[in-house]
Amino acid sequence: MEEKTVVILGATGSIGTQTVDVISKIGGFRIVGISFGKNVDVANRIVGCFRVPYYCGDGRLEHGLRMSSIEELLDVTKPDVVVCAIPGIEGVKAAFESLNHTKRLALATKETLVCAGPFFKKMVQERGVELIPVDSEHSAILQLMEESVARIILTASGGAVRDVPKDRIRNLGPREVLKHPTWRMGQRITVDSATMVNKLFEVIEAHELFDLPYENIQVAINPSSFVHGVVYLRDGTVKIHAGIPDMRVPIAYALTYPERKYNGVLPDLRDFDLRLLEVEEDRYPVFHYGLKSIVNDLSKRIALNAVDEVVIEAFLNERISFGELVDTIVRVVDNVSFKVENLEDVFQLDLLVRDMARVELERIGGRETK
Ligand SMILES: NC(=O)C1=CN([C@@H]2O[C@H](COP(=O)(O)OP(=O)(O)OC[C@H]3O[C@@H](n4cnc5c(N)ncnc54)[C@H](OP(=O)(O)O)[C@@H]3O)[C@@H](O)[C@H]2O)C=CC1
Ligand SMILES: CC(=O)[C@@H](O)[C@H](O)COP(=O)(O)O
Ligand SMILES: [Mn+2]
Repeated sequence: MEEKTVVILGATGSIGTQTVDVISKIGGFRIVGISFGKNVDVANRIVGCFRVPYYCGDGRLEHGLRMSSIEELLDVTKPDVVVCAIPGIEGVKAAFESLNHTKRLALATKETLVCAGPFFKKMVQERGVELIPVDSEHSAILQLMEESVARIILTASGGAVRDVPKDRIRNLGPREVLKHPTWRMGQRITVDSATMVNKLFEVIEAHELFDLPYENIQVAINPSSFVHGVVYLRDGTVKIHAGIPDMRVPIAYALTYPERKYNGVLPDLRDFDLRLLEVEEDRYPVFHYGLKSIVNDLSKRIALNAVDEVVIEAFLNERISFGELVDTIVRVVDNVSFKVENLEDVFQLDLLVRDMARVELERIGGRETK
């Protein structure tokens, strides 16, 4: 059987490197292009080991032909599958670009559906692209989905703040917040797990992907991340998708859907952890704020993503505390009022909110006292 060609956008990151690993294990796929940001060492290793002919990134590699942009990379390679795993608004742009050059998009960049869901879905339809989620919970729901769904539960780990006494949370630093209890991921999504902005984004992602009303999407904490998703059917049946937390499983599924080719680890039934715990409002204020105030308003969704990216960078550089990060997100998003009518508006608003976030960071001037 002929191999399918794949381009991995964000190949040097957590999802990107795990995609390379999956492809090396399952066979049937050939990497014809990668994009990366600054990590020349890892990019060199991938291009060298897998004889990747084309790449695009911030630096020249020892092998392969350098393309000047993701657009050129995709145009030259025209791959069967694109795996889009660049975080943030740059990832959103890459996901849109992918739709012009492939028939299957394995989408990790959930920000695409958060910032531009309606525009993106329209273009997916127009281009006839197969959109398969890589996000573990959405991969789980896709596998459980059927006609008579009454509601779903998305599970969360609770992130690094889950077991921290509440009066200590505001003063946590990057080292503590980057200690995710169950997953090893990029820095932005790991901080987003702690604020549960990640889960807020995933609620929007599920709403957009599965056309479910928000009132039918619940969130609960499963501390081990063993349960990935739950679907209630109208006849009372409950379907649970579970397994050890390993992103290579949903990545492989997005590549081979509807088949399964990946040989994963079979969990011991004695390790089953089916606990579903409440998401406390005073531990995760941004999550609850977002559910109440942003999910139905595209401009606020774009705003939250933009300010979140800016404040996370400031937090990781130890310019602001975790408490200030949370406060700034809410303050900036509250002040946004903008009518988003098309895709250009999405990127214009994104820039505007980044400026607002920077002004706010200047105003607060950095860390609150411990
Ligand atoms: N990690 C996970 O388990 C999961 C991640 N996701 C989503 O997948 C996406 C990727 O996450 P993750 O892999 O953790 O992120 P990482 O930070 O680990 O990797 C990001 C990748 O994107 C590249 N990149 C970053 N910024 C830019 C930019 N401005 N231009 C071009 N390339 C860039 C990086 O390049 P370099 O490192 O070379 O600079 C790297 O290859 C996110 O949207 C995240 O929400 C979803 C579910 C699970
Ligand atoms: C692996 C994955 O899909 C992440 O999006 C994960 O959900 C993050 O962990 P949290 O559940 O802590 O947000
Ligand atoms: Mn997820």
